[in-house]
Amino acid sequence: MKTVALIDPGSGNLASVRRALERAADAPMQVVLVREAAALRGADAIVLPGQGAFAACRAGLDALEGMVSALYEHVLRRGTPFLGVCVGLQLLAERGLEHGTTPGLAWMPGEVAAMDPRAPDGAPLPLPQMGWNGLDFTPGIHPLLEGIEPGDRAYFVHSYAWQGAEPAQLLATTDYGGPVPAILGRDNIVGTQFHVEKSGPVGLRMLSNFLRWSP
Ligand SMILES: NC(=O)CC[C@H](N)C(=O)O
Repeated sequence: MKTVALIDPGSGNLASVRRALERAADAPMQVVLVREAAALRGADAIVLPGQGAFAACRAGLDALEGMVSALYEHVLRRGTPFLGVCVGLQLLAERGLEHGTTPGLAWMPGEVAAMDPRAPDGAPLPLPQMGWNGLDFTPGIHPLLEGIEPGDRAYFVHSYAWQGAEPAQLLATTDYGGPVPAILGRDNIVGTQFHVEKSGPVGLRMLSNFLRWSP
């Protein structure tokens, strides 16, 4: 049976991510809530959720002793499939600029900065971007998107977004006053800016794709 380690950085939304993973699984699987670095050993996949402010999520992760280096060991060195959700994706940037500058894990180039979305007439669009929005991507670009069509919608809640992504790592965008990064990834690492666990059948399909992924 597959074991999925769901890291608890103390920011909430764990229960909904857990439920969605359990619903998405098409083979027997156990989701283990992880607060101890040693518990990553033996995980077939690792999920890092995050909600709220960048700095608070980073502090929550740092409060789990040895977790950042265990993530480095399992994800970057051993290649365990990894999914970051919302701030769990944002934390992979070099830094976050929400209420001051906070270092990220720097697994992919870029920083997480305040959005400034504008309508065509220059009027500001509301923040956070809150609600369903379509995904733009090249079909076949990534196994996470198998069975998903460009234009399928996911559920977003955010005021900050990734900037300066390496083009090859930007797997999908959404349009909110211009293209906004929606999915980034490289190698065995992928993350969604949107709440994949709240994105209905589209989100469940992505989660089951993730659980079947062997990068
Ligand atoms: N959805 C949230 O919890 C917000 C995430 C992050 N603070 C952002 O605004 O981008």
